[in-house]
Amino acid sequence: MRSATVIGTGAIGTSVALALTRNGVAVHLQDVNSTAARTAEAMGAGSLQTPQEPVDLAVLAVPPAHIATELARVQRSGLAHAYTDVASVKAGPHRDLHSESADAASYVGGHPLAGTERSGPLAGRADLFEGRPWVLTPSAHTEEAVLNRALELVALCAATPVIMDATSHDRAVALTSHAPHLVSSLMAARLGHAPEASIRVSGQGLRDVTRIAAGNPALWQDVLHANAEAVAEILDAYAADLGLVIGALRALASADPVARKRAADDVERLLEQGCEGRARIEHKPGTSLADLAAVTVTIPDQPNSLARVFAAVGEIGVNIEDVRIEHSPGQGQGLVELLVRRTAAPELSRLLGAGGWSASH
Ligand SMILES: NC(=O)c1ccc[n+]([C@@H]2O[C@H](COP(=O)([O-])OP(=O)(O)OC[C@H]3O[C@@H](n4cnc5c(N)ncnc54)[C@H](O)[C@@H]3O)[C@@H](O)[C@H]2O)c1
Ligand SMILES: O=C(O)C(=O)C[C@]1(C(=O)O)C=C[C@@H](O)C=C1
Repeated sequence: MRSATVIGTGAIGTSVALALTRNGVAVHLQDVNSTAARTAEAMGAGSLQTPQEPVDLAVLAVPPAHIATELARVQRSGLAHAYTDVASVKAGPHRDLHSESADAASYVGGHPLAGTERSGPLAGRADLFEGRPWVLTPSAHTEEAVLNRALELVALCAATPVIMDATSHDRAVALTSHAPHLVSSLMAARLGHAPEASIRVSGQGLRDVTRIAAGNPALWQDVLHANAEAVAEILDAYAADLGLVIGALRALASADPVARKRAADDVERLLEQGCEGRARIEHKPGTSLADLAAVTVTIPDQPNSLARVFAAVGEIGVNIEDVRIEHSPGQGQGLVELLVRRTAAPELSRLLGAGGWSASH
């Protein structure tokens, strides 16, 4: 791919543009918000100049409800040879192609399963999609060359392509993305009127559970509107489990030992099912959470501490599969949780300890 235009230079569009630019593609940027477009340009994501000839690929990174209209508009102007998008829902935009008289042959739907709760170009990162699934939803009309061009985009962003039909995609992400967003929002909403004394004793667990609740409400409203039925189905099942666990928690205080035992079993089963479900989210091909163990290192709040601990792990020769940091500004020290292969954890912990770090696993 030699040239591309990204339409919508928010968090995702700017990330795509940065990844393509880094790979030597000449990227052109468009946004209805000129500040967003200028910011993306200043970040090195591409140029605001109109391309002189059709680009190889146009990537629409605007909210889902605008995809079909924007697609028809840019197709009419002959902007590109091939078109794709990154919207979080696929069946709606596919359906709207017809009413907007968009050309289905030169378009393939797309959705990278990577993102951020932040909006706008400043949240863009060239490495956002690395190692993440990127769904492509070719229709019966999509030309092979167009699908191939989108596959090239996925490869340049270092993501992993997954081909699905639009409806199966929407059903799948109802479970893996859209319902989780609402669950996070529901929990975060409990905090709105909570006493300050309770908020003050929040740790990393609450931050993990509520991070995505900070996402742009307008964008999520659009996404949920387009996938409402499938999300409602997941939440129906969730509500049934929730009812069960609430009943069990109340029964734990019951005077009846049989009811107490049954309730304890119900709670235990649910917690175990949670661990099993969580273990199914693979970190990278061939590595599930069950294969990983955490080594926790205390780091002082001093310049270069994180870099030094990473360098120490590198010298020991252990690969860090994932990392979590628990730290608040003003705290004298932080905790870094290094997720490494389970088999490597004891030795890593020992060697870090020998090197002067306070480490445990
Ligand atoms: N945020 C995520 O985590 C995430 C992840 C994967 C995919 N997506 C999808 O990516 C798309 C963009 O999301 P985002 O998070 O980057 O949002 P964002 O709010 O950061 O950016 C959207 C940008 O689109 C621009 N825009 C809106 N309408 C436009 C139009 N008609 N023409 C040109 N520009 C227009 C806005 O001005 C804004 O700059 C959405 O379809 C979303 O569903 C989001
Ligand atoms: O990591 C996040 O912030 C996200 O919410 C990203 C996330 C998700 O994983 O659910 C959200 C919506 C997108 O369509 C794709 C990815």
